[in-house]
Amino acid sequence: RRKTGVGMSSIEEIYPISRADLDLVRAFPKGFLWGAATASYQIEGAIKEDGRGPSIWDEFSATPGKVFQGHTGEVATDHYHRVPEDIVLMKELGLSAYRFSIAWPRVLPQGRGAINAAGLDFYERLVDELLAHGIAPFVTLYHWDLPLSLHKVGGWTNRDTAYAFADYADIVTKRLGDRVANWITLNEPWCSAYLGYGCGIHAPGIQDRQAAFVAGHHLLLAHGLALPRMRANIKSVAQVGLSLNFTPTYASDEREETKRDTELTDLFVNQWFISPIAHGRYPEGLFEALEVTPPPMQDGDLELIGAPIDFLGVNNYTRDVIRGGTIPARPDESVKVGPVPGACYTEMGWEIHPQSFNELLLRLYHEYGMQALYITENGAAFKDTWNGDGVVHDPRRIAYIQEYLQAAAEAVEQGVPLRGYFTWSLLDNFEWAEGYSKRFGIVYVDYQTQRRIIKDSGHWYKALLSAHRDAS
Ligand SMILES: OC[C@@H]1[C@@H](O)[C@H](O)[C@@H](O)c2[nH]c(CCc3ccccc3)c[n+]21
Repeated sequence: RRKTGVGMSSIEEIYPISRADLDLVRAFPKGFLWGAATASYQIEGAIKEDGRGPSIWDEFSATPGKVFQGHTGEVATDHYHRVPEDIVLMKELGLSAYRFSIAWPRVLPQGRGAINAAGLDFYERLVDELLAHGIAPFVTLYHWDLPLSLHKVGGWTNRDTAYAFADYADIVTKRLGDRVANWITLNEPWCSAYLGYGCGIHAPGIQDRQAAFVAGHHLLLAHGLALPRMRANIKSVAQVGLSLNFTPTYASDEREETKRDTELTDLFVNQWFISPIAHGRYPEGLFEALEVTPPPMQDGDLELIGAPIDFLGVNNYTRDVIRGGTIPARPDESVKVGPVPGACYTEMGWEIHPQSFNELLLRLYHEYGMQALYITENGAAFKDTWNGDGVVHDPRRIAYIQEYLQAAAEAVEQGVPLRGYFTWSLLDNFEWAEGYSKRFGIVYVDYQTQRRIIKDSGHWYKALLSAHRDAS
């Protein structure tokens, strides 16, 4: 469309959104938080700077064969040296909140003991800069970068690590509890436990199902031990939660064995962590289905773990369609079918299925009684290409977010207490075992120059957030 006048933005720049998008944002209440999410190891770089200690991901990504083409988080998006410009970018996008994680090894290089002042100072400056720009910090305390020294004495399979985490949470909330009102203890303990200790595709790369359940229990215990310590240091209006990943499971046919395998997979993928958090107990049949023995627990553990949280962070991207075998498949080896006729997939091979997102939100509200939910991660990787100027066309990411927000809007209309949405991710970044080969950002990163280029989805998101502000 033509320019609207000299020096003015074009209509398209102001409103690259549709009439349907305008109706979409009206479904979300006034005060609904719109954000983007990142994580320390995926964006910071500077892994040896200012006293940061090594993490299990430093060691794992440097181990040949573990990460795509040997990529590491050594530089990542160099965010450690680019905080002011990246916050200007968040402001430009109109974010009302920003979810990021604190690297435990920056604060406590040995995981416990001596505090690295430069590490805490970095996060204090980051928080103050966000607040100065009117952006609410959502701080994740643990997004997988465990201090290597704790791994050397068992990592999450060692119960002491849970106590070390509570001490770390105490230190951070003592310093930032007066300014940060939204805290997430753990990001996706399922991934830390199962991908790290069960199948070993993530750090520390251990393949031992029994260890995965012991680690899972200590991660939950870490959350439970940290809660009261954090509450003592933060303001009464502040809120604490954790982010869990969910992949809704669907039966591919009506056979009994398919229904059985689908239910067992749901136990393993979706109920393992939310059940102790919401109901103070592990889901019935979980350990038997995985052929593991219950992890060692002490009296009081499940009460600590099941203590009330102020919100649940929901990370969802896709669903799994399951086909049953004649004998029960162990749920970590259940048969996932694909491609589903007529379905669309992202670069991760994840089916785009907003309906399952809607059903997940309803389930978390009705079955687990969550009184407040934030979508702390949702987004998509597509083959984004940049032609060297200021433009990156990513129509499929816009469509993905539109469809998932539509599903979220329906959940809000159905009474789900959804308080905010963080798209994954603000920036293209280090995508764990996939390295830099997968781009999730609404902002493109040219890793040769570290230049940031707002993608079409970023311009669209900005217009959507602006329309929501106008409509509220
Ligand atoms: O893969 C995209 C993002 C990661 O970059 C985040 O660090 C992490 O929190 C995160 N979790 C998920 C979903 C969890 C999942 C694990 C395994 C298989 C499918 C989904 C997707 N993501």
